[in-house]
Amino acid sequence: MDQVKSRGLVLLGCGKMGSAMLEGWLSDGLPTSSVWVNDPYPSDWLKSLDGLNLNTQIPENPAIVLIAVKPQMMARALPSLKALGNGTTLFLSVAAGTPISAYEGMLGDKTPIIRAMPNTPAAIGRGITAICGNDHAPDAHLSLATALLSAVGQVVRLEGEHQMDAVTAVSGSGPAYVFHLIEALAAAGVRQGLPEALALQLAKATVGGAGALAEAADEDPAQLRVNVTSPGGTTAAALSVLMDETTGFPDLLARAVKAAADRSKELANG
Ligand SMILES: NC(=O)c1ccc[n+]([C@@H]2O[C@H](COP(=O)([O-])OP(=O)(O)OC[C@H]3O[C@@H](n4cnc5c(N)ncnc54)[C@H](OP(=O)(O)O)[C@@H]3O)[C@@H](O)[C@H]2O)c1
Ligand code: PRO
Repeated sequence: MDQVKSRGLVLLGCGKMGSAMLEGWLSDGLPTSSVWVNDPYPSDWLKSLDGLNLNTQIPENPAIVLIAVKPQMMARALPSLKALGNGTTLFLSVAAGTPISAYEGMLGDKTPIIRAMPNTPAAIGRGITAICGNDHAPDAHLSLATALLSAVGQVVRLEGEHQMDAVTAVSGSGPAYVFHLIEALAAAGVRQGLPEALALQLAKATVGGAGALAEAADEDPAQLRVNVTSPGGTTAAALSVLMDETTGFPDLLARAVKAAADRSKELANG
């Protein structure tokens, strides 16, 4: 992390994901003066950060360039950084779909590149990021990326890039599924007569608490589910709907995750 502080971190694109990660790094102690953000329409939050290098000349040899533009913008955004390719600057891309070979093509095939898939709970240090690198990103680079990303949550190393579409579909997009679960649970509570604010409070605390318990407990999620389910009780009545083989969660989520993974593959093909 000393390297990042002294040589600098450049963010190419700083929308929802870039900002979530930057928020986590700043609250972990990274000084704004070590960060260069290149984004044509920076948010008010970015503009409010004292000492941040916003849309100014980037350093000659930054430790890391974080690529956080949409995959569709890549071909337009990346050529501006070509001079840093084939050097010691590590390119860390969080873009869905875009394969390592595409960066090698745009930046030079000796460029150290790590592909990462984070998620937005990074903003509160509770993200999870999966990473894999090319042959020019040796262990030192993987360690540097791991150190940086650990500041915003857990980090897992993948066996290879072939796992990235599935990871994107599970943990990259996953927070959106969970937020939708909260919305749907609250709406269902309202249909049962609860006021909206109370239903939302109950739904958020239930999902947050259950997620924390699932991470902290020694028992697996299946046993934790059983622990809630009194024989012949209310949970069993609900689970008979949710666990239905054809209309329940397992099939619905399998189809949703497949749709996301398929889209990730499509993005890889431009
Ligand atoms: N959001 C997530 O949960 C999540 C999770 C994992 C990975 N990702 C990946 O993260 C990347 C960004 O996603 P996002 O959701 O953060 O999208 P986003 O909010 O649209 O952020 C992208 C940012 O890049 C800016 N930009 C566009 N063209 C640029 C250029 N030429 N140079 C510099 N900046 C440019 C955009 O500005 P304008 O808005 O003005 O166009 C925007 O601020 C994507 O590749 C996505 O696959 C996102
Ligand atoms: N957000 C990005 C998308 O929706 C990638 C994972 C989460 O494409």
